[in-house]
Amino acid sequence: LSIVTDPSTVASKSFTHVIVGGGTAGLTVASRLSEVSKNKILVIEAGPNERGNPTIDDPAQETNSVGEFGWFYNTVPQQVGGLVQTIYQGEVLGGSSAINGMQWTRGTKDQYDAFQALGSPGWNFSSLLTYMKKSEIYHVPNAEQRARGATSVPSVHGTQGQVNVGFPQPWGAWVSYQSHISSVLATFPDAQRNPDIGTGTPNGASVFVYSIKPGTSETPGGNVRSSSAAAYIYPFLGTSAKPNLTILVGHQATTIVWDRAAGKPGKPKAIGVKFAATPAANTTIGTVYSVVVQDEVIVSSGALGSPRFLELSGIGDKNILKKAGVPVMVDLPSVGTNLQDQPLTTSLYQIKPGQNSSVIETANQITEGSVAYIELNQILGAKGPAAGQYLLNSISDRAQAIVKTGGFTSVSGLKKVLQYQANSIVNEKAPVVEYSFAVNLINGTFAHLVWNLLPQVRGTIHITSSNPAIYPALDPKYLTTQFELDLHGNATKLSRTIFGKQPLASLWNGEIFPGQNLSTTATDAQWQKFIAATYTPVLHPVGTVALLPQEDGGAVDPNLIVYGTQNVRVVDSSIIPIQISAHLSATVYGIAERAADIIKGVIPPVQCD
Ligand SMILES: Cc1cc2nc3c(=O)[nH]c(=O)nc-3n(C[C@H](O)[C@H](O)[C@H](O)COP(=O)(O)OP(=O)(O)OC[C@H]3O[C@@H](n4cnc5c(N)ncnc54)[C@H](O)[C@@H]3O)c2cc1C
Repeated sequence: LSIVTDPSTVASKSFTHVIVGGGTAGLTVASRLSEVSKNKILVIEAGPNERGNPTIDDPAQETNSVGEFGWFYNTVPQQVGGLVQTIYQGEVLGGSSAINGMQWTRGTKDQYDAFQALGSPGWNFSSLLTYMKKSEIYHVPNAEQRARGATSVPSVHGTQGQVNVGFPQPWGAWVSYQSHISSVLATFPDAQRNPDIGTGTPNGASVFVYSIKPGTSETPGGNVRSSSAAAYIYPFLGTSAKPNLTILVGHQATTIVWDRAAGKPGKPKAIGVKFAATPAANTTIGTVYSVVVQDEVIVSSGALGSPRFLELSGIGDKNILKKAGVPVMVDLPSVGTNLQDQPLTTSLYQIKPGQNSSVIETANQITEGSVAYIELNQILGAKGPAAGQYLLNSISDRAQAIVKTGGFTSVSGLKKVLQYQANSIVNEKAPVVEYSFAVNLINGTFAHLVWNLLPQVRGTIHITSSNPAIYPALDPKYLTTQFELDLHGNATKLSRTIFGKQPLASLWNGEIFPGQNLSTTATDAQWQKFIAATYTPVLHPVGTVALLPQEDGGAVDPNLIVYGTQNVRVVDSSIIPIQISAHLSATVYGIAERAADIIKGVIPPVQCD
């Protein structure tokens, strides 16, 4: 296993598999494919290798890592609020798993079953749970952690995998986290304390478990982030393991090299990948190198990076490609559509001074510590059933409106998706709002991060130039339906109710935000105006190269092969067809583990032709 920075070490050489992006999914796939000795794998990663950098390893430094190692994807000015928003994504070995909040959660069973129900055999909760477990080294909470509120259902976790998952040790501020959970349950009387948010039923309130290696007597410094690099790559560095795996860092793959004539007629074959030193944003690229691909290209550049790379390589809507000056290889208009990120509003409260480390801690702190996953009727109360009926009854109108804006390519396909999603929300009680509670995210405060989990709109990301250094045009269309504004307005208002309930109420002594912006008698319209002016992205984009049948608006088949190509696969968060009620990394690892077994032939391919 080698990690190299000099392009000449790999240029013009031949590899069985070239993986574009050494992030969460890319390194998982790379590590697993390298278990087959006849494979010769190259990963091309745009960001640097930051092994041992405390900004990444120390969970307390999470917010710094985002600023230092992030792609900054700016949106077009958003229709709601008028602002340009920035969606950060990891640009470093390990990708977003190296800069994320480390919260380790899973969606509802029904949301994973959607993959199969919407036309992709083999992708369901049961099969994904097997692979989510395969990725984990789960540390069952010890007596001290249990005393501080940690609970778990060990049967839904794996212990033989690669990613360390556990509760912090040391672990401060647990009184605050438990108080938050109690106040959530006092606000929503039919919500439950959830013993483990990874069972397929995340509903209710719980403390977070994290992708960290908890501190032990051997690591007295405390908790260490377990990124995909730390989990799947670094343990093998400096050993004789995985001699067939090379990782080139600091280089951006620019395009696929194609052979139209090779192999199956009408389906171009990828025979190489071009790359260059990662350029500064919106400049130009320098010397371009290439490598030869024998078997396949695996695109794992993330939900914003993968559609961008595919379009630069000539896979996408022919009109968009022509306008950007990119020769069309495969006219596949679904690439870069179906984007779903979530909008977030933060409330802030001043912690009463003089508290000890069970309430507020400054060292070893992972700030977000407890979470609530709340259902539609719990947020909307008496207005819930009508809102549910609206979702179920407006499917055709909504599908047509979204397709008109370019957010999806097939009205009939989107109707199936929206039908599934509405049923999931109304009848299967999928959580629609997350409350994530943080201590000291901003010094001396409690922060409540409130977000809509399941967008009803679909956004877009498309290139505007053939220059790989130019960022694409990005439009997530946050909150552009009245349903979502109502939901988010109510959810944010209820954040204040939660903080007003005991025991949390006695731990703070001033509401900083919304504070004076909104009186206790503020109307729904005033709340909505407030969130429109203050929301920010959650940074959980999915769906831009969706796992769906092609005629229904999909871009990859059940083997994750891009439609119309012979040997280009996408493995990462972009294939998730519908947003889930969860943070994404645990799911992305499961997808990548399963994809690796498909590529290895352990799972027989689904016949698609
Ligand atoms: C700040 C932040 C906080 C988050 N918090 C949480 C959390 O607490 N819990 C959770 O579960 N999820 C969280 N997420 C989401 C989760 O981490 C991501 O959804 C997930 O890691 C995405 O995995 P991926 O493999 O799709 O993409 P990534 O992990 O982003 O990997 C893509 C990789 O491809 C590289 N790349 C892109 N284009 C190219 C190119 N052309 N050539 C070469 N390399 C390229 C990138 O540099 C990157 O390394 C967070 C995300 C962010 C950004």
